[in-house]
Amino acid sequence: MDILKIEGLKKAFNQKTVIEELSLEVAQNEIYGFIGSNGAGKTTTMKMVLGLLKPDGGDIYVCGEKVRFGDTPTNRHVGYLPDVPEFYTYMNAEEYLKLCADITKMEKAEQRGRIDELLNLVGLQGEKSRIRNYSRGMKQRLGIAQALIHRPKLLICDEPTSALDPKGRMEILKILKEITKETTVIFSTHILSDVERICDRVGILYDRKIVKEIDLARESLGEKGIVIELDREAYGTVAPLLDIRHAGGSEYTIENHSLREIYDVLHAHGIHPEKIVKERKSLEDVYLEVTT
Ligand SMILES: Nc1ncnc2c1ncn2[C@@H]1O[C@H](COP(=O)(O)OP(=O)(O)OP(=O)(O)O)[C@@H](O)[C@H]1O
Repeated sequence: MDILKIEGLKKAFNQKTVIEELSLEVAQNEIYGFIGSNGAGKTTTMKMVLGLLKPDGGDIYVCGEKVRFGDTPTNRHVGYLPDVPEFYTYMNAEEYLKLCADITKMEKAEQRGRIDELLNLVGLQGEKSRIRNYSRGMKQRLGIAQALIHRPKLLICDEPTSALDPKGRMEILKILKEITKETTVIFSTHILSDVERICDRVGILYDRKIVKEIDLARESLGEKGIVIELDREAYGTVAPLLDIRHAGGSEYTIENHSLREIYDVLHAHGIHPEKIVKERKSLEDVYLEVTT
């Protein structure tokens, strides 16, 4: 069963359509990257999944149950991490998670074990300082622990790594990857390298709908061209014969020619490049192709 299913979603604000015919499915234990530029409608979509915004059309199902605006029993299956989570900053992590456990009406007997488990997961075990003294990365990790307190089947993260330095980002990505044994994750971002690092599938939101979905585990993104390192003289020789462009430094990219054709030209002119490799497309290349 799909943990999240969205069918033909529509949303407009003041007659401006932001989402139109958006459909996607996220299967159990997947990490789904939801990518799109600023203002593409990622947060709007997530708020509709959480039942916090009323769609103008379409249906959303979480664990097979229909999401209804303003009446949100489906949220018992969902954990949510906003881009900048808010806390009672005079508390420490343990006190804060205890408060969250109380709010979810977790049995006292279960609380101790669950809080320890989550503090370990997010690397905040034994951290006694007040949340107000936390770095952004620590706050984001505590945000994940808070979102997972009730063992949700689906974790929705809105740009969880956008405000973090590379180390903080890696820590969050590692945690997200780890929790997919128990939890399905959908996260929005415009940091495409984060998506490439941990996602199973990715959906590109553009022009109000998902314009491309990629199964990163199974599909190759394709080849971009052939990268070759040449000195200026060699470049001068091959430039009139091959479709070649400068890539930076002494590297050039050749498109529209097979490796065989390139070798023939190089051989005919006695050119022996230091490097010649097939270059794969990055997610950024594909993203730019489908959004411009
Ligand atoms: N309550 C609202 N009233 C009017 N317009 C809104 C409202 N909420 C969002 N919008 C508009 O809807 C569009 C999509 O916004 P949204 O915040 O969903 O984009 P996003 O993809 O999450 O962007 P970002 O990456 O910048 O967070 C934007 O043009 C935004 O201005």
